[in-house]
Amino acid sequence: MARTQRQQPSKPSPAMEPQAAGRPVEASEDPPPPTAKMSKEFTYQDVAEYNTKKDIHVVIHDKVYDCAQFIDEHPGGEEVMLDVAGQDATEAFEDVGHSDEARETLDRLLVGTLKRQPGDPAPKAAPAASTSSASKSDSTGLGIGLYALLLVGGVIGYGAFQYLAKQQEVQQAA
Ligand code: HEM
Repeated sequence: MARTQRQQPSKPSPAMEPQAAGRPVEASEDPPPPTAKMSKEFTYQDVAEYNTKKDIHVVIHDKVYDCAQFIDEHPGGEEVMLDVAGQDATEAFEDVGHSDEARETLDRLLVGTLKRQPGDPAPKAAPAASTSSASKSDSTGLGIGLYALLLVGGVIGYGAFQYLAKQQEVQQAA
């Protein structure tokens, strides 16, 4: 007998449609994977189109964020965000030293990932953790090296002074 029609699991749920509406051109037939918003890929050119207050996307650490709903709430003001609208805002975002709370807000705004293409500009700032710890340990290493050098120099100087003093004593005694 005829099978009763079931809901197609591959059909996008209405909740996802607003996301799909803003999509540039391609891939309208790809069913969105269940894992979400996050899976959409943007090129730099795609992101660059979202450069107005009402339609603003930014790239931070190769992820794409839709800040249209957030820009009015941004404690740092809308100006700074408009400065990086449609661009890579990694450096601007990290330079401010945003809090963990700010990073949690980012999670809410995530709409996809950046698909880097040959010829695209390199990321403005390398992922925070690894570089900063590397440079930190570098500078610590230099600091310790400097102290060690001063210490060794001091010890040698003191030894030389003692030696000369002894020599003089011997000469005077003779
Ligand atoms: C979508 C990306 C962004 C989010 C979610 C965000 C979120 C926040 C939050 C929650 C704060 C309050 C302080 C804190 O918790 O750290 C803040 C402050 C600030 N943000 Fe952002 N921000 C974003 C992008 C940017 C960008 C691109 C800039 C560019 C320079 C910027 C500049 C600032 C400044 C200057 C403050 C300090 C405001 C003050 O303390 O007076 N933010 N941001």
